[in-house]
Amino acid sequence: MADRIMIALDNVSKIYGSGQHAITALKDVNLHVPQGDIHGVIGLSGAGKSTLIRCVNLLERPTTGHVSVDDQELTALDRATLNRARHGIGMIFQHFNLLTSRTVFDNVALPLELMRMDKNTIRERVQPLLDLTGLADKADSYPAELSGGQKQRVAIARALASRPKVLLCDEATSALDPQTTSSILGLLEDINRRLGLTILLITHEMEVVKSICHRVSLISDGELVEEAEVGDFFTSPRTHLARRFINDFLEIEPPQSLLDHLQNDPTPGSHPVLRLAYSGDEISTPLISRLARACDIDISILEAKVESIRHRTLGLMIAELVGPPEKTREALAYLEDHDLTVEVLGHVRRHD
Ligand SMILES: Nc1ncnc2c1ncn2[C@@H]1O[C@H](COP(=O)(O)OP(=O)(O)OP(=O)(O)O)[C@@H](O)[C@H]1O
Repeated sequence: MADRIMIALDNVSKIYGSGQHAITALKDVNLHVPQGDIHGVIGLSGAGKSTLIRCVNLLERPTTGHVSVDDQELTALDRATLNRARHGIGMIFQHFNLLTSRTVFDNVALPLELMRMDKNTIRERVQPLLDLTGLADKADSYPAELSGGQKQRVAIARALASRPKVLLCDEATSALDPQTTSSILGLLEDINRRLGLTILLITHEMEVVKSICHRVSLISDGELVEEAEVGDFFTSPRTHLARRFINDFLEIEPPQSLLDHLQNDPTPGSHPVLRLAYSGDEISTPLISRLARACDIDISILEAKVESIRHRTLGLMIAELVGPPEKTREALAYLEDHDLTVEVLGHVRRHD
C-alpha cells in the first residue's frame, strides 16, 4: 500500500509585493510528505525555506497552488474552518516565541485555553507533555529562568498540546549550541516515533538533516531542485549545490599549499589530484590498494573522511595519483568502473 500523504504542496508559488518590487519566493513547488516521515528542507539563506514552511499552515498564503494537510485542502477553507484545521498542525520557531509573563505550565496550556478547554482537561493534557519534554520540575518557572534548550522544549510541549498530526519546525535548533541541538533533535525523533507525528523542518544545517531526517529536499531560489532519501542525498547528490553542502559539511578541501600549486591542465611531470566519493559497499573493499596494484601507480592520500549516515557509509578522499600519464589514465577509468564519484580537481607537479 502506498504511504498516506500527510502534507501536500501542489504547484505552490509565492510572490511578495507586485509590479517592479515583486519578489518570487517560491516557484511551482511540489512536495508530498508521507505520514510519520521526518522531512527536511535545506537551502541557503534567502532560498525560500521560511516561506515554504509558513505556506503549510497558511501563515503565508500561496499566490497560486494548493496546500493540503491530512487530506484537507487548507487553501480552500474559510477562516473559521482553517483555524480549526490549524489545531492539527503544531509549529516551533528559532526564537521559541514564548510568552514571558506566563509560567512554563501556562505557556503550554495557552493553545488549550484558546480552544476553551476546561481547567481539569488542560491539566490532564499539559502534565504528560511536561513529562515527555523533560520539564516536569519546571512547570512554575518563567521563560527568563530557562536555558535556550529548555525554552525550545516548552515550545515543543506547547506545539503538541492540541495533539497535532503534523509538526512544523522553522530553524528550531539554529539558536542553540551543538550539544543542546542534539538533545532537541533527539526529542523530536522520540516524539516522531512515539506519537507517529509527521515532521517537516527547514534548516540550513546538514547536521540536522543527517541526524533525524528520513528524506530531504534542497531549495534554491524558490525552487525544489533535488529530493532524496537522506542516505542517497549524502552519497549520490545530483546537483552542484547539494555537493557544495556536503563538502562544506564534511569539510574536505585540498590543503591550501596544494591549491596554490594546482593547474587546470596536465603538464609534463604533473599528476592528477582527485576528489573521490564512495558509498555503501565499496568501503569494505580495499579499493585503493587494489587500484595501486592493478594500475601500478602510487596513491598519495591528502585528506580523507568517513561518515555514517542513516546506516550507510560515505567516504570522501582527496588523493594524488602518482605515475606515468598512461597509468594514471588507466587508474581513473578503473575508479569510474567501480562506481566511485571521481572529480579531477587539477594537476600538480611534485617537487620530490
Ligand atoms: N514578507 C516579505 N515581504 C517581501 N519579501 C519577502 C518577505 N519574506 C521573505 N521575502 C523574500 O523572499 C525570499 C525568500 O525568503 P525566505 O525568508 O523564505 O528565505 P529563507 O530561505 O528562509 O532565508 P533565511 O534562511 O535567511 O531565513 C527572500 O528574497 C526574501 O527577501
